[in-house]
Amino acid sequence: MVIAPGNTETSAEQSAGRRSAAESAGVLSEIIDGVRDDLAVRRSRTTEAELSRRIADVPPALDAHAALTATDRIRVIAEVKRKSPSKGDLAAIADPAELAGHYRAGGAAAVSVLTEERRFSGSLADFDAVRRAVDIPLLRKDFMVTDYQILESRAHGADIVLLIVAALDDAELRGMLELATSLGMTALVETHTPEEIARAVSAGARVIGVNNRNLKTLHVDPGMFDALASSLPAGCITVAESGITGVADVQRFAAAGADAVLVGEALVTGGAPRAAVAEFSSVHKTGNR
Ligand SMILES: O=P(O)(O)OC[C@@H](O)[C@@H](O)c1c[nH]c2ccccc12
Repeated sequence: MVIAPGNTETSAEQSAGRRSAAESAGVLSEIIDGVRDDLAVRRSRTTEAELSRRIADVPPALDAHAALTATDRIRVIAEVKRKSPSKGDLAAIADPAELAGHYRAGGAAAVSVLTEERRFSGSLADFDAVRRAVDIPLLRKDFMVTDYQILESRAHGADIVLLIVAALDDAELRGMLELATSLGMTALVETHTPEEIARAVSAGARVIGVNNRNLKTLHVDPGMFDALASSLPAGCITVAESGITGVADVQRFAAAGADAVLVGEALVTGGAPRAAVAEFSSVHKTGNR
């Protein structure tokens, strides 16, 4: 068979494209490899049938939609975060429940608890401790790749789960979103590009986060939420995530139309989590998307 030069070039370009896509999947795919290994261990200990039995015994999920839209102020999702792949150790957090109590006292709409163990030093035990301590919506923050984790989240009393569009194909995204919704939970669907927003919307997302941090490279672009705000459909709840260092950032996201912000580092390293949550939660929603 004779291959026309044009075709050869195209296939070379395609394979280069595949290589660079695989390379740029970088940190995210490494984290997910570890998540899958840890998941296999938990699965061998607790069956899905057992999770379903536990789900029947936990109180129903709290209404996160209501919590995220309750006022004309920006709502804060305050995160329990010890460590991250981009920043290393952030804070020891000996008592996650106590920290969550400060967040609640400061007026947080919800608390996010990282449960990924290898890179973030989180755990489901942290999640359980926070669940026992606070009565506001809790987000289980992890890298969700199977339905098992959605069931597991509800069995531990989660009200919100994070679904990262970049980590899922369309069928997985839709299936996990539907499962979370059927269990009464809210899915926070995380995006980083206009294409991911379109995929989130077509999967049925109603709460959409824009992560200012690219999870493949860990680079933070504080302008990302603003740049993507016009792609976020009216009627969905919008969350600006990551890289918020102070109230000026919250004001900027509010002006760009965010309903809520998701903040970790600034709260765990700032020394005054309650006051910081209160300050951020006082910002008026000034934007109209
Ligand atoms: O610590 P920061 O920069 O305030 O970021 C918090 C939160 O947005 C970040 O932890 C995060 C957003 N999406 C994620 C997905 C997985 C792990 C972590 C995250």
